[in-house]
Amino acid sequence: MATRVRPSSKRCAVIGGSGFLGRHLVEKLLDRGYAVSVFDIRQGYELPGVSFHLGDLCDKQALLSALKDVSLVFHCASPAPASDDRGLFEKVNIQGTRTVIEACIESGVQVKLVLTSSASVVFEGKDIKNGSETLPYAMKPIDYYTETKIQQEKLVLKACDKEKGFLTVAIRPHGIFGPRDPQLVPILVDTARRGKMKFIIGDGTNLVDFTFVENVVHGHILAAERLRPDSPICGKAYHITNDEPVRFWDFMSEVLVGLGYPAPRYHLPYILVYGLALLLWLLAMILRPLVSFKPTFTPMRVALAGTHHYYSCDRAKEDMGYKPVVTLKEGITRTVQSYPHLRKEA
Ligand SMILES: NC(=O)C1=CN([C@@H]2O[C@H](COP(=O)(O)OP(=O)(O)OC[C@H]3O[C@@H](n4cnc5c(N)ncnc54)[C@H](OP(=O)(O)O)[C@@H]3O)[C@@H](O)[C@H]2O)C=CC1
Ligand SMILES: CC(C)=CCC[C@@H](C)[C@H]1CC[C@H]2C3=C(CC[C@]12C)[C@@]1(C)CCC(=O)C[C@@H]1CC3
Repeated sequence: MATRVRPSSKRCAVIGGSGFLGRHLVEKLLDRGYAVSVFDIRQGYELPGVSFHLGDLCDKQALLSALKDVSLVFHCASPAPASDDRGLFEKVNIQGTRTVIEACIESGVQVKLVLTSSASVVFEGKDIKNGSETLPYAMKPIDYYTETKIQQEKLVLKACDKEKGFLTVAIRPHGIFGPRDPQLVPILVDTARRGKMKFIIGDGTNLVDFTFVENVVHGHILAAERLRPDSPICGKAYHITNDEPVRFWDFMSEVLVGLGYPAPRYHLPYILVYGLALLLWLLAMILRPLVSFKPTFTPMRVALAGTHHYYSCDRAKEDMGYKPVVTLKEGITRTVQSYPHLRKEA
């Protein structure tokens, strides 16, 4: 591991730094000589060079104390998409992001804010092939999570003000995976263990982006270090992917087989599965006051599993010199090795 030097001029804050992406970002920032203040509602770990500030990002006073002496802020906090809680998404992703912007502006003369957005802000459940950042925001977002990620990105990009010395940029990753990911691999394995990973939705040829977490981190750090008043990236959004679109079902199969589970084999028509998922979702909503059940195959997951959704990262290559640092194959190998406890027992 590289030696960790911490000049005080390189202090930054990571809001959501206890989470999956946040922690990988913190580790890389430490390697690059930054001192890091993490702001989160929970403390996920301890590391030398990291100070933790616990609180809700909707609380400006709590944020202000974490942003003291900080001129670079990463905002990668969000409720988990699976929570499906409209009120919570609105509170954290919209009101909370307004508070983050106000706190950044109040905390210093020159502050840079790097937001973790999502490529899903343009996804409506229909095919996107090599989509660029010129695509319009989704008019009909697939869920509340995406709806509030759109509002959040708009707020952050609009707040960019070179005269006031407040510079912003949004990174749009897609399908992040890697060691310690709490959703993709664990949900996949849980579904396989319950015997529900036998079917391929659609013909299985749909291409998607899965992005290894270290590439996402690399995109964030490049953006932060290139964010200057004279740079073309101010106030813009950037797709960060592995630049290797893969068949959704090949990716899933490789992870499953790597962990000792059989790959899905039987095909089901997309429209049939989507219709069933929609029915189940409606039923779950209607019955919510009486019984609580969470269907595995939500309409959102079926749409993601059965359509093309991959994005061009040419803009990031041109404006920030972005290039993935870990290939998809290497990323899958490292991910599979990192989950010994999820392997199928012989
Ligand atoms: N994972 C993916 O595939 C993708 C993720 N993204 C975006 O990347 C970012 C990071 O995602 P990921 O690392 O997967 O998510 P995680 O849930 O692992 O991390 C988010 C962190 O933010 C914390 N948090 C939630 N609400 C608040 C709050 N009100 N105040 C302070 N902290 C809070 C969470 O705490 P707790 O765990 O207790 O809720 C968690 O520690 C998010 O913005 C997400 O939208 C974008 C594209 C794809
Ligand atoms: C069909 C099935 C049960 C697949 C299991 C894997 C899924 C849990 C993932 C496949 C694509 C993933 C994905 C996200 C979450 C996890 C998956 C649905 C996001 C919705 C996470 C947040 C984003 O911003 C976009 C992601 C797109 C891909």
